[in-house]
Amino acid sequence: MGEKIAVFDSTLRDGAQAEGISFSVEDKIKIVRALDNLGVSYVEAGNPGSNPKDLEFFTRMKREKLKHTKLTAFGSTRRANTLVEEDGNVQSLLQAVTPVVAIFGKSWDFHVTDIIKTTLKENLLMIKDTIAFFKSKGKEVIFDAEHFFDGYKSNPEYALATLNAAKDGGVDWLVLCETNGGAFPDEIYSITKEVVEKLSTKVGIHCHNDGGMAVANTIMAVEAGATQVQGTYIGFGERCGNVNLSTVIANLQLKRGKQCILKEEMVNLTSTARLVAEVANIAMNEREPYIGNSAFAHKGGMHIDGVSKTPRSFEHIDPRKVGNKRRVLMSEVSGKSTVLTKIQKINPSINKNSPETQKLIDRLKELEHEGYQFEGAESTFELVIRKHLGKYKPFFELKYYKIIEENHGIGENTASAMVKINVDGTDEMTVAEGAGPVNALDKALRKALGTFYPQLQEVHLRDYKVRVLDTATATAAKVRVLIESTDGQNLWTTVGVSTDIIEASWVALVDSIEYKLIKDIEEKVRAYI
Ligand SMILES: CC(=O)SCCNC(=O)CCNC(=O)[C@H](O)C(C)(C)COP(=O)(O)OP(=O)(O)OC[C@H]1O[C@@H](n2cnc3c(N)ncnc32)[C@H](O)[C@@H]1OP(=O)(O)O
Ligand SMILES: CC(=O)C(=O)O
Repeated sequence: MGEKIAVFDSTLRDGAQAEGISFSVEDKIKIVRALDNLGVSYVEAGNPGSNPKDLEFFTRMKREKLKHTKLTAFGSTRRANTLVEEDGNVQSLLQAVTPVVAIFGKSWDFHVTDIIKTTLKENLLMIKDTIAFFKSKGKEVIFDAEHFFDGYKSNPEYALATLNAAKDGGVDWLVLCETNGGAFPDEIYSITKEVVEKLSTKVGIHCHNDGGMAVANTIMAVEAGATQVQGTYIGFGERCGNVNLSTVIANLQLKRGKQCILKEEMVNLTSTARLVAEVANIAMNEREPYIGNSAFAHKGGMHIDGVSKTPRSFEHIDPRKVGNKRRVLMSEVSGKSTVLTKIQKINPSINKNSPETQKLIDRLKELEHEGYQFEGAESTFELVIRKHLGKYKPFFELKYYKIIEENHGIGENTASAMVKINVDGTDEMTVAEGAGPVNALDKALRKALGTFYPQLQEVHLRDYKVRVLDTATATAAKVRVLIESTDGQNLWTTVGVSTDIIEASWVALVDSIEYKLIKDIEEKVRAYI
């Protein structure tokens, strides 16, 4: 392994400054544990001077033993014209009892005079005093030089003086922050290089993504000598976000030979991203490099033909290295090779010239003509193949379902669903209420099946999309329902088509459940072998 790069994850601090994000104490603990498992060096998990929740989190964490990660509390320098010992923020940071503190301070002269409204000299003292205070308490101290690059461009002597003030206070790391996110990689490279050459202290980089340059900027800082990379795991943060650490880690470790996380944990890069998104309750950007669901999804027939012959023809890395997987998308632009990759997963002896391949292509086209679209619903297509090849056995038999919708005329609608199924000769009937008919149906079906297949409790719907296919026939139009499901680890999509939206949803729901149960059986068989 090459040079060690300390990964500093701020999902729980800068990430919590993103629009739409709010973590509970439990959420924070889950994310810290996941990042610790990966071997992330520092997790900046909150700002104890900001709110009581963060303080409570740090109190809970006193009992937690981390294997690889140093828990870090974040806060500002002391306020102007106060004693460091009497500063409320400094006191809160002490109460957090973390081995590491990250202290941010101003390094752009204009911010000193116009935002915190003090003198340039007092700001230098604020930085030095605060850092010296935490060093005297035995902490590892990181100085986040806020707006360092803008500050350097406006007044290089003063920006460097703020770093020297931190150094005089005994700081362990100088982190150069690209706070407004508008800088270019060449600027980042030359300024970081200058700092690395002038100061003997270890240097880190903290980039925001306002110009879409955060990954390039972070990599250039590392090329210039930075050995700590700050960011958030899947890139959410203030405004357009922070640098996406999952991209940075993969680029540095797989392409540049640096050691960012534990070598054996690289295969968990993707599942950790899913976990962070789940806990943060956001839909992940599926086009994200390395970890997105589309990162290794091939659609053009020629691309699919290429990867099926030699994967490196259209893939920059083997997706398994980051725990992701190749996906082959079915569509009108696919050929036999496309369908074959799917078929061979179920029956490897079938080839391009086998009659089953042609029959399945014909079936694909027939279903597409009926309104199905498999590009985003490979799981349903896998079930079509299984049914066609005789590799399918239903997990239950539907006796009936009934749905009752109530409209109370005051903007309040409720729905209840009754489902009766039979599994291996045993009937089960359940009733559930939901926010709408599909929600009620989903709940009732899961409840009924839960008796026989408890693992379905892990599954929930992540997305539900309806598309009207033939608008000319108005309310008699066909609809296509796409359901995206997850068990917290994997993501799969199923599709149903009908003139009845409930029926289309039912078909997609049943496929989702059957697909999960098939995958569980396959997993067990693999473990047994
Ligand atoms: C670049 C960054 O991301 S830095 C981190 C930014 N993160 C956050 O702001 C989230 C957490 N913040 C908070 O919870 C609140 O802002 C608090 C509790 C910290 C402060 O709240 P308040 O005291 O009500 O102040 P408010 O938020 O309105 O204004 C910020 C204050 O901090 C001061 N301040 C800003 N940066 C610094 C700094 N580097 N050093 C010292 N003081 C600073 C400002 O001058 C302002 O003080 P003033 O009210 O005396 O003018
Ligand atoms: C410290 C920090 O979050 C920033 O400068 O962007």
